[in-house]
Amino acid sequence: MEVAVAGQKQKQQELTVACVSNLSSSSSISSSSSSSYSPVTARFNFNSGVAELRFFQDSESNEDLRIDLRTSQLFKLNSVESICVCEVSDTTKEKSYSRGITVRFREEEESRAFHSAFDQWKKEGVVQGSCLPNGTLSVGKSKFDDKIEASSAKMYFHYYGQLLHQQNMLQDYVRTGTYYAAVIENRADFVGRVVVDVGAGSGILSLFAAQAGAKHVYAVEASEMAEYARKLIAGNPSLGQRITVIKGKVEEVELPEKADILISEPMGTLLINERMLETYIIARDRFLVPNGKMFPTLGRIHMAPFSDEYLYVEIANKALFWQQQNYYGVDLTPLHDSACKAYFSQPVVDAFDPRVLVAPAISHVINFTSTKEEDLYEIDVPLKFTAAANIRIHGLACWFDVLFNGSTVQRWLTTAPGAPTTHWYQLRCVLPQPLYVMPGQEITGRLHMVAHHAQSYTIYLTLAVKSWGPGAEQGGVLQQSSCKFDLKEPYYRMSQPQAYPLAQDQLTHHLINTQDIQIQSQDDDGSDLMQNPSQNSDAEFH
Ligand SMILES: C[S@@+](CC[C@H](N)C(=O)[O-])C[C@H]1O[C@@H](n2cnc3c(N)ncnc32)[C@H](O)[C@@H]1O
Repeated sequence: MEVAVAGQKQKQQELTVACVSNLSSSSSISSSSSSSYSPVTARFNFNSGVAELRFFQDSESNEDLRIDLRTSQLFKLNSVESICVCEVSDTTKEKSYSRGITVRFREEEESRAFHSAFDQWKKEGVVQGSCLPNGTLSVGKSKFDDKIEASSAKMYFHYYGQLLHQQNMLQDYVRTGTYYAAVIENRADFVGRVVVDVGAGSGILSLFAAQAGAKHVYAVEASEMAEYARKLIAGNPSLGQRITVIKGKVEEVELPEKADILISEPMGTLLINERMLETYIIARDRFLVPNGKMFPTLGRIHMAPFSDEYLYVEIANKALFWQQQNYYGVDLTPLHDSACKAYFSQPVVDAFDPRVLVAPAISHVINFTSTKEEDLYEIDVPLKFTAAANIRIHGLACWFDVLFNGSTVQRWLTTAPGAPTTHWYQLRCVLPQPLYVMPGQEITGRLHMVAHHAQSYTIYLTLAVKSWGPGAEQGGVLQQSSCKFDLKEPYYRMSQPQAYPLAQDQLTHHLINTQDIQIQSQDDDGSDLMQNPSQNSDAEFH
């Protein structure tokens, strides 16, 4: 039975099913019996703007099952049985867990109708939240939900909801210490100001901002870590009274006032992994006053070709397993090429010796104060280097830094090779086909990074070497090598002993010193800030 209610939009839909039972308990709402048959009503409707599914027998009864369609999925077990997995909160609303509900149908047609209604209500159940109190969650489907797969988001916030992972970041003293210095040394930017901490995690940056004299800090955090942040902040009452923790996504929460300054740590591997920079930009557009400050202010991705025979052989050797022709009587070689491809598609995360770089780095600037969110969906960087040695190039090495453009002090947080190691390390894209270069030879190419729904990027890298020497004009491109990488699936190679010489030679210094980097900016706004990176005091700090 469908119940169309007044108004242009259908506000309610009712269907019947045979039986509904809770997987985690033996309770069921109804089942058919030989004596009396009483089917269960499944009602789809909006409750306070949220699409909801309610199962009941007697509409007046309280003994019903209510399901929030936003967090539910329906799977077909067979033609007359399905399972609905949904998230429920406990009575204190502090913890949420998954619940499975089995739904049985009398016939296949009933199942089909139910699935169709479920899908439609789930899709259309994205409604504008009405008159939201300040600092609470909006119920509408947000920009975040539109572009990020639910399963990815669930794992992501589960990860950040755990103290051990927050501790890992807090124990990166290069990171946390640089944030602390950047905030405290720039008190002038915080005193008496309203601050929003974008993705507050444990609340550490909110506490730093309060220490620097902020009038009020709104700490927005989507994961369960928000509860821990509340606890930490309550335990530091002199600062905590000026901090409000808001649990929810930056894209969805409403705040009572605009911020004078945003503070955030949205950087992932290669700066862009996790796609949290987009959240930071959205926070700017939603919460920041015009010309408000952002800490950090801009980020740069640095890139240089590298030569590392050991790394290349290590990766190539991983696929050797698949060259066995008699593995318990089975020939594995048909999968060798696929294995090779898979291993080379993993960007390598480790801390490498900067002497592996074979040309001065170039940079791509992302100015957080002016970049549009959409600019981060696809990042295209033309590459052009001049080889410094006669050597084999195995791929492209990348790292990043961010600038805190404070009114008093400009501070850089760098993840450069040779600088004190951070939990981001550096990243290298290894090409399956190395390229030979001579000193002075030009290396060109393209680094094309395309965002995907699992909060990361697909990376397409091409490097090419032109003919060189007498008669080069006729030669054109001599060698070219390309590869596709998934930034979400890196090879963490940190077990290698990292023995760096304390004194780097002149070449290395030239290759990685941020002051020498020729900015190949696609964002002109960044260049001014780049004029004086002399306050780059990571070295000072450690
Ligand atoms: C890299 S951690 C930084 C945590 C903390 N600010 C710090 O510096 O230690 C990023 C945090 O942002 C949160 N986060 C990511 N995306 C978010 C979003 N869209 N809305 C709210 N919080 C988000 C994550 O759950 C995580 O706790």
